[in-house]
Amino acid sequence: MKTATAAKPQSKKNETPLNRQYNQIKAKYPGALLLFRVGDFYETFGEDAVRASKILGITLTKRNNGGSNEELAGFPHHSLDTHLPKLVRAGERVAICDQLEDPSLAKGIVRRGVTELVTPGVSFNDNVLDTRRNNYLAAVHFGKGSAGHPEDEFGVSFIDISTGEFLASQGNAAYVDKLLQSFNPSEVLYCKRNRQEFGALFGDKFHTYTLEDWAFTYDFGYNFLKQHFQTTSLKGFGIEGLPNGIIAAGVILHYLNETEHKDLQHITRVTRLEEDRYVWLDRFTIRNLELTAAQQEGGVPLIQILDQTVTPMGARLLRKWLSLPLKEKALIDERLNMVELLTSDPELADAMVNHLRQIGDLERLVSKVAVRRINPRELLQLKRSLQHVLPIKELLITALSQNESPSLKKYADQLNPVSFLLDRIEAELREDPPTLSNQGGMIKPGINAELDELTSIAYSGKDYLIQLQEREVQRTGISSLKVAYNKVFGYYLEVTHAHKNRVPEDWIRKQTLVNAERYITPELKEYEDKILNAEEQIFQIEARMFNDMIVAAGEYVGAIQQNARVLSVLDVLSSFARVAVKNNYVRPHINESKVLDIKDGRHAVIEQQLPPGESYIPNDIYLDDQTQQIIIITGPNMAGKSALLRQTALIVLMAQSGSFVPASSAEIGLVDKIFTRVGASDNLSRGESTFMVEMTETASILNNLSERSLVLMDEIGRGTSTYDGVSIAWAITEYLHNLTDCRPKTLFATHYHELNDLAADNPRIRNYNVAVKEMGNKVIFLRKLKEGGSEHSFGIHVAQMAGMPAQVVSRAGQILKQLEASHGREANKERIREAVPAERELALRIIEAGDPKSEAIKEKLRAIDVNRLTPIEALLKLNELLKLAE
Ligand SMILES: Nc1ncnc2c1ncn2[C@@H]1O[C@H](COP(=O)(O)OP(=O)(O)OP(=O)(O)O)[C@@H](O)[C@H]1O
Repeated sequence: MKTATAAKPQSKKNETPLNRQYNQIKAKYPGALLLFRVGDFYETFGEDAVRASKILGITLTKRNNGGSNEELAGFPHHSLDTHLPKLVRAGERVAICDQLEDPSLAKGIVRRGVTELVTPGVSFNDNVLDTRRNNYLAAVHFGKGSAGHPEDEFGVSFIDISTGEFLASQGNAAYVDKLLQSFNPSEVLYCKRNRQEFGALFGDKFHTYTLEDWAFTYDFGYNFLKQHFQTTSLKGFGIEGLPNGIIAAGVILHYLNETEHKDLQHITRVTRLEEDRYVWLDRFTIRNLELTAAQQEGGVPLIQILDQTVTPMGARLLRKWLSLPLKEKALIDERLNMVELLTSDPELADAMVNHLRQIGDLERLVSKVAVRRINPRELLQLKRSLQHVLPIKELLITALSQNESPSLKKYADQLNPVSFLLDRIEAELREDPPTLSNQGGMIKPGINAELDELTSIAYSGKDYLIQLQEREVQRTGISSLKVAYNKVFGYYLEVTHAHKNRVPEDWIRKQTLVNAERYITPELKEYEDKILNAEEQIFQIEARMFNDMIVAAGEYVGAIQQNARVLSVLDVLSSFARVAVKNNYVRPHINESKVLDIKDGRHAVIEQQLPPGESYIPNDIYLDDQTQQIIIITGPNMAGKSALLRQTALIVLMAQSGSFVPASSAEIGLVDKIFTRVGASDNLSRGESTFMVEMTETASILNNLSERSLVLMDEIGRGTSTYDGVSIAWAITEYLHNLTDCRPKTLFATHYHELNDLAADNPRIRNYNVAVKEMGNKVIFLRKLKEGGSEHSFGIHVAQMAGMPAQVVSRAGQILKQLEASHGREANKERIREAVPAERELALRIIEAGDPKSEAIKEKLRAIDVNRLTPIEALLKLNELLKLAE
């Protein structure tokens, strides 16, 4: 966790007015690195200077400041754009202190003030932002549980001020943790008093900033939000019932205000992030399935395979969709329908992507319009992006004439070509505007008569002077006469002494040189004023007109934001379509059943990574809640067990995100939670997990199951001794099978073939193995999933393949034989079977074959017609049976 430390104010001894001003400003922004504008430089002092010089690689000097040697480091103001991102990326909060008045007009010391506090989570700067990722600022509020929910409830809120997205939610610590993992904010705010808990619950990888208690109150947050949105309540946003979420969202707005980000007109709504709309993926699953980030350097996450988006906003949306797969069939189908339409109509898909390619980051451009930070070149870019909205709308409408798709209609309706605004920008803004708006060169000719006249004066001034010179040569007959310019007199006419008696009366003499005289005329002076003023006026008029254009564009912020949303959806969907065609995916069929039936499933990432010539071996997976709820997959190391588990989860996730899937067919009964656990030893090398953690996390799975859960257990139990491991794995599997209220679909990969015996007594547990072929004492991986258990784990073969000395391999073989003989499979089977669960033991004792009492009980039991029994009768019968048993 990085928390910036405050640099000490400069020494008070012999304080100059500039020192005093610096100290006052510095004190207002504790924890921030202050860039203090002095003339053409941004200066840093003291500890700030030490940090800045280290991060930026700029020279650290010392100056004598009232007796103490104080550090100093600075850079020219025009390098701000290159230096600022480096500071922010290093986790610094940077207060930019500018001169607030023209130094030449200042009386005494120039007024200065902080114009922006740039922090990792709050930036509009293109150099700080990564275009393909959102830059979220988050706030977490540690709330207390209520009567109905004794568990602590947390409020959480996210904002990306570069795009205008603002979200709020609340839930338990695991939920907030999951969101923090998925959204990966650049900065997290929380209350000072929760310092210890924050790290313990959410880890220390985030840049954080703590705020005082008082900001974390309901009334404060509620009122702040109401005031921002200019509403009387928050009901319209659907967050009224989220008191902790409101507190977190309020803290975010408060923080933006404190960091001088007051232009937030583009934050037009706060959206409730609904916990129950998305598939629950816990932190471990997100990491283990490598959806958006690889676990190891050089690894390939799923998103890298699926991301063929052509706009930055599409790339950001895809990241979100993969982290938040849907649970609602209608919404998933809406996405899949569109992907299907695009895969079946390549012409439409191509035309659409060609337009999308030209659109760029409309979402961030429109945010800049809203906060009036857009520069002329970006406004031109905005126009060029928006010019593609109408053609895309038309494409959708044409497609609609051949295909009655409600999604096509919805997207077509939502796209707004904003023609009025486009026409205006088209008419007024030049095609080659500069980046700065205060130096003219932005507005086309023919729009403003005054501007045109001034431009012609400024730029045709030279011609005019040449004409004037020629006219005066004609009038006076002095052929050597010339018009010239200097700073003292401005424009003047120069004549050599030889011709001075031919100078007309109306010329005014200004200066006598050794061999020439200089004159001015009223006409020349009048023109000079015009030329010199013209440029100044041009800058002013153009700046005003540019500003008017931004104000006009500001009226369309809502419409453009909506365009950006629709276009990013279309971008992701057409990316899904292209990937589906390229990688040979099929449309999954989503339904409300509890069946998962994947034919020829493949691992979307591994299949792309195989060396040339090798192809991925597809496998079928069938799971349901009636006949095959749990599959125990055995097979040697390296056989492909983990790959099979992960590919199943990836296929479900891709499908519920709206993507086609790598399989020949896939029927997917909606899944609402995916849990993954990988045995401790797999993680030990990364220093992340111990057996204890594995068990805690497995416990949390068992306590949070639902009837639509998909559970993947990879080598659970292997972090401890074999007997402990088998026993725990056995008990967990039995538990999953015997739950009374739900039957979570489970894939259990294990080396313990003892677990194969579970299938005998538990009807919904099935054994499969990933086939290998033994050739002599070598193993060939067939990677095919076959029904049935497996006899050995081939660990020794793998050791041999890995180049273990022959002596070790053969000795291991001998020991294995001995162990199998003494504690072998058959012996274990007996022992496990002997360990009958306590409840069953009792039941068996009551009903023992041959015992007359038991026979009588059986008789009574058989006579009961369960379908006709009322609850009271059942109780009476039970009482009767109990009496018999006693
Ligand atoms: N179906 C497949 N087709 C082609 N290659 C595969 C397939 N499944 C797995 N592989 C390859 O085999 C490697 C090992 O697979 P995986 O890690 O799934 O084995 P495992 O059985 O889980 O091994 P261990 O028990 O040692 O963890 C993978 O990295 C992949 O390259």
